Amino acid sequence: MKTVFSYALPYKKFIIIALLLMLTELAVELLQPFVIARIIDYGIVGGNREAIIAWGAALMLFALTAFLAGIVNSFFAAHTAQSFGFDLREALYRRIQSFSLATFNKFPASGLITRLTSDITMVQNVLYMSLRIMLRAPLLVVGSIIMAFVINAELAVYLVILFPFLLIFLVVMVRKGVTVFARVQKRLDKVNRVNQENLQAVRLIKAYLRGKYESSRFNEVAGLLKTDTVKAFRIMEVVLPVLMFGMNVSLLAVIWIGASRIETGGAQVGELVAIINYATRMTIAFSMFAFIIMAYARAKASSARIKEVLTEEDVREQEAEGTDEALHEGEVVFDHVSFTYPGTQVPVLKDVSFRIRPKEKLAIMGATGSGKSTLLQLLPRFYDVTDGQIEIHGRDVRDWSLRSLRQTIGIVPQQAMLFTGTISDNLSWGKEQAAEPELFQAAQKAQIHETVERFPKGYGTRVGQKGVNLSGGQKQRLSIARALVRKPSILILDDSTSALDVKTEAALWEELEQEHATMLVVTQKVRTALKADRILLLDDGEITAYGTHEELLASSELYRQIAVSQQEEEVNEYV
Ligand SMILES: Nc1ncnc2c1ncn2[C@@H]1O[C@H](COP(=O)(O)OP(=O)(O)OP(=O)(O)O)[C@@H](O)[C@H]1O
Repeated sequence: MKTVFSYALPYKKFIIIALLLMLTELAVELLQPFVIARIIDYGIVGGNREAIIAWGAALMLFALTAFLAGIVNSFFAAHTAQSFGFDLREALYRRIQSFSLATFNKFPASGLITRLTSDITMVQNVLYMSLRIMLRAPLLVVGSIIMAFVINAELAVYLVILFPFLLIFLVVMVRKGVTVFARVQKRLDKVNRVNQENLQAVRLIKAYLRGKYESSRFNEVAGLLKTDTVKAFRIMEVVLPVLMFGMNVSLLAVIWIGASRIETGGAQVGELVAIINYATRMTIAFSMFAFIIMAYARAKASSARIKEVLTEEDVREQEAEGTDEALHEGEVVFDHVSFTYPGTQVPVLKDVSFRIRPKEKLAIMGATGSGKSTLLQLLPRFYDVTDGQIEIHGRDVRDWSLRSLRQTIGIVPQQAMLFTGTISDNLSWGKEQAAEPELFQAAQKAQIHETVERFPKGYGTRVGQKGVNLSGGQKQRLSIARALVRKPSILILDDSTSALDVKTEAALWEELEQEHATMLVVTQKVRTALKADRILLLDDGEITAYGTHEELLASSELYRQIAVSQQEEEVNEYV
């Protein structure tokens, strides 16, 4: 598996150019004090005008070179870092999209959002800094030491005397930083999660007057984020003063010893000035360290989090495998199917067996939590059965490619979900090449065409995030129309007509009865189940009754009770 930074490899040419330019900048920077020493010792102290002009010109040329190299380096560094971030974000997004639901459920959505945004930004920034300053700072330190030794080895020794201690100190701080910043990113996940929940449930919060409670819940997680971030920054804040102190002590020693050596002829003024200059540059490089360590610690934590998703062993990698052909006949067979959700112990479906012939309609009823939605989710293989098998068109669903399996199934989920865009966009979402008449026809069948036509912009009407400007029933009907546009061989409706009035629902069923699709319909209403060829009654994951309405009335006490109670309710409505 690729590491996170291997996504930068396609830009290795740019990286090499940026690094070469950075080295140019570095070389110039290291040569400058050397040249200044020459100007002082040969030019000023030695009274040589030509030397001053010649070395002065060299100094100007170096400055110009450093300036140009810096600008071009910035350009390549920015281009590389941004392209790397884009590629990594795309790879991560594709990876998340390819997850099976079981794998998807392992990561909280807020954690995935943080990875796609803040975590990627962190590693992107670190790549940029690596190409600009991250390598330059340590190289500047090493280069300055070498140059100081070249100029005057005796004075240079005093410059590096505290070095081992400073290095050990740095390593300890980086380690601490990585741990604390990993925690900061986790806290950020939590803040995002609470934020997301609050924004989604804003109406509920207002209706239940829970604003204060939710604010305090948010404050609590935001407070923890603040505490850990402060802790992380505190670690980093110690780094700079300690490094500066160490460097200043060394500098003082150099000046002290240097002054006495000049008196005894052991050193020249220019040499001392150059070494002081190198020491100053080293101090600046060290001050960059604090910044770099912080970025590195955060990026390390972030890249581990990104890698966690990129290397996640998905249970369904074999996407492309299996027979890839159109499944026209929607015969469905459940053969002794049992199912337990991954990571749980209790089976949700137990030994479920039934057969639906092509074009037949099956209504699934049962108390809440009895496993109706779960049963439907096994068909498109959102999850795989734990025991037994499900066959479509005479073949185990696991032997079809996911593509052909899912293309043949139209799903209308329990909660209607619309995307930001026009009504047309939403209808053609499952079949991009659908022509307008196909959309109209599907909308007519779903009993929403006339409503849409009455909107001033008709099918061009924009629906907001999650379609907030539509009623629940309108959203449900658009959701049904979206599934119908695909002309599926198998149509799954998961309690998707609950918000419709009796008349509209009846008209919808008349249309659906004409559809050449095998249908599995979860419903709570006997009135709806009556339209099906057969009814399946689930109780705690087991089939307790299966047959036509009349058969169930005769054979199932539970079904009879449901039918009688609903009949009474409907009669009472009119009393
Ligand atoms: N992702 C999941 N992980 C673990 N358990 C789950 C998951 N989804 C549902 N369950 C459990 O499986 C059982 C059946 O849930 P399911 O949603 O299939 O019921 P249902 O009959 O469709 O209910 P409802 O009519 O309320 O929608 C419930 O006990 C539920 O807690």
